[in-house]
Amino acid sequence: MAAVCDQGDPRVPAGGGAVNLPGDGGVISRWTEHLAGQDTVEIGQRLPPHSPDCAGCGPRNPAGLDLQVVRTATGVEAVHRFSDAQVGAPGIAHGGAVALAFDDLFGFALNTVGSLAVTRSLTIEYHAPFRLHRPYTFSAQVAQREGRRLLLHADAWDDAGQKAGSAAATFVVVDPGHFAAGAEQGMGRGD
Ligand SMILES: CCCCCCCC(=O)SCCNC(=O)CCNC(=O)[C@H](O)C(C)(C)COP(=O)(O)OP(=O)(O)OC[C@H]1O[C@@H](n2cnc3c(N)ncnc32)[C@H](O)[C@@H]1OP(=O)(O)O
Repeated sequence: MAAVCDQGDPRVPAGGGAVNLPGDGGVISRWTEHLAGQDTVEIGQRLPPHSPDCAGCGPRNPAGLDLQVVRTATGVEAVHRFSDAQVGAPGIAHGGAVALAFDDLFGFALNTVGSLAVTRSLTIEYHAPFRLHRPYTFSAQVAQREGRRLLLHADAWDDAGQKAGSAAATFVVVDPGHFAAGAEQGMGRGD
């Protein structure tokens, strides 16, 4: 397996705070500051949400998962219970909601390598139904870097230790300007 990414990707400005996209509420500049290691999160500590309104982790999004993610020695981890709002078949979380959890967790795994990147492909293996209201432990890490491509892997286990799902993704490193068009249209309410 190739080496995991080095810190300080050239696409992430060293002075992350200098990034200023009108209308983004400071979200992108906070990401870049964070990814540039200007507010280091220790192993075992919680990582800040991508934004207050993020569908995966934003505490202000009533339709979101409100994932709470901690840094681990090898990547990131979240314990999550799907709610009635994420139901698919009776009593079972919708597969799209499970994919959202994996994708968002991958977004947090970027913190371990210091690169701003977006999902290019995402593959989920559903090993068993994700039951509503039951705790699942999601764990993700960046496995490999090939040029601009980051290859990520994640697993999710139920509270009996059975694997319920796994995911693989390719993220592609981008510069902050990638988000400019969306920011102009307003990314959430900002703060
Ligand atoms: C801080 C982050 C928060 C994260 C929140 C959770 C994650 C998200 O929700 S991200 C949002 C969803 N994703 C998106 O919106 C992305 C939409 N897609 C895009 O914008 C573009 O396709 C983008 C930027 C990914 C790539 O476009 P572009 O810059 O033109 O790159 P492109 O030349 O096509 O490919 C770049 C590299 O990736 C490779 N690549 C492309 N697709 C794949 C693939 N499916 N598998 C493997 N490699 C691939 C290419 O071969 C190329 O490699 P190399 O540089 O070695 O030649």
